[in-house]
Amino acid sequence: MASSWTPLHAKIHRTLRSRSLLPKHESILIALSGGQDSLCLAQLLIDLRDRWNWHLAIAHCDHRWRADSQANADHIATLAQSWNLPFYLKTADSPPPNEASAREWRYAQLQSIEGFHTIVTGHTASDRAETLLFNLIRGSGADGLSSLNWTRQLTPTVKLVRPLLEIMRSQTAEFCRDRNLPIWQDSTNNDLAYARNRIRQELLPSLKHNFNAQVESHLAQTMELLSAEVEYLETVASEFYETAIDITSQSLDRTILRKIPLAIQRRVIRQFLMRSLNFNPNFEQVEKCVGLITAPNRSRTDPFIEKTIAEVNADQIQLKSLD
Ligand SMILES: Nc1ncnc2c1ncn2[C@@H]1O[C@H](COP(=O)(O)OP(=O)(O)OP(=O)(O)O)[C@@H](O)[C@H]1O
Repeated sequence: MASSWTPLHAKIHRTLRSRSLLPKHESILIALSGGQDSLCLAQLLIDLRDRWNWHLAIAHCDHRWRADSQANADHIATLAQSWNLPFYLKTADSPPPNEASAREWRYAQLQSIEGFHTIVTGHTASDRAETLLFNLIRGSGADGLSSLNWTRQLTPTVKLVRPLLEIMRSQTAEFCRDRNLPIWQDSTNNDLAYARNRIRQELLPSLKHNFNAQVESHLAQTMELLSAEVEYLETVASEFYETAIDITSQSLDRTILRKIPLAIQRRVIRQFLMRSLNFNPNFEQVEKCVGLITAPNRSRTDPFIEKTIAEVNADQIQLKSLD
């Protein structure tokens, strides 16, 4: 192992330790697409395994999207065998209709594999830069701009960890080249019909060339800063939510909300709508409900879902069904 120890190993080792991302003796499921990022991640974790006493396994999800998807799955199975690691393959009954449902299906499959409390993916700093631009263009708040975090709780017992968030895609490519790792080229990565591919292949190179050579790492850093701030704001908002909410009457106390800054009011209202109605409100819906904090008695919003509205009832903002 000593001969293959590189600055990248040292960096990941330090990151894992300082951020307490992957505990010693943990059973870790590596989500492997076959692309350079997850391949690099798998090899790094294998190289570091003895220092951390991890139990590693590989999982691949075949969406059956491309003609070569079965060949891709076979390729990964062979790789897992050569690494001497357990391999789990999940194959879709029918190809998911779009990216979002593919992702949802993929995470559900990964979570369903028993014996693992930790799943790791190969998301990189470059993914962070692209995601930030993608969401900025769509008009996102700080939450969307910081959506790729180091960890995310998938279920009460299963955590997603992204150890490569400080590594650029150019570094994972170099690592795979140096180690002769057999990258599976995903043909859809070159399809410019996808906005994300245009960001990667057109927008970022243009920003790099015309504005700042370091744009990719600067954007990734911005996301890192925003993530910490969003986490803090969400915690503060949760505390106010807990004091303002009356669960039985599904209402919020306006006198508490009036005393807090607009940024926190918006977050409390969003948490209120998400938790009570189990849906993700858009900007306008949140703003209308925020307006009720100071509105006259009996003011109300438009229906959110299933004819449910929010209405001012004296000092309360109350959810009410119009049926
Ligand atoms: N088919 C797959 N099987 C297993 N793991 C996968 C698969 N596709 C992607 N992954 C994992 O997810 C990581 C990110 O992949 P990619 O950027 O293509 O997905 P994404 O849909 O943008 O990700 P996410 O939905 O998690 O933000 C990969 O590095 C890999 O770890």
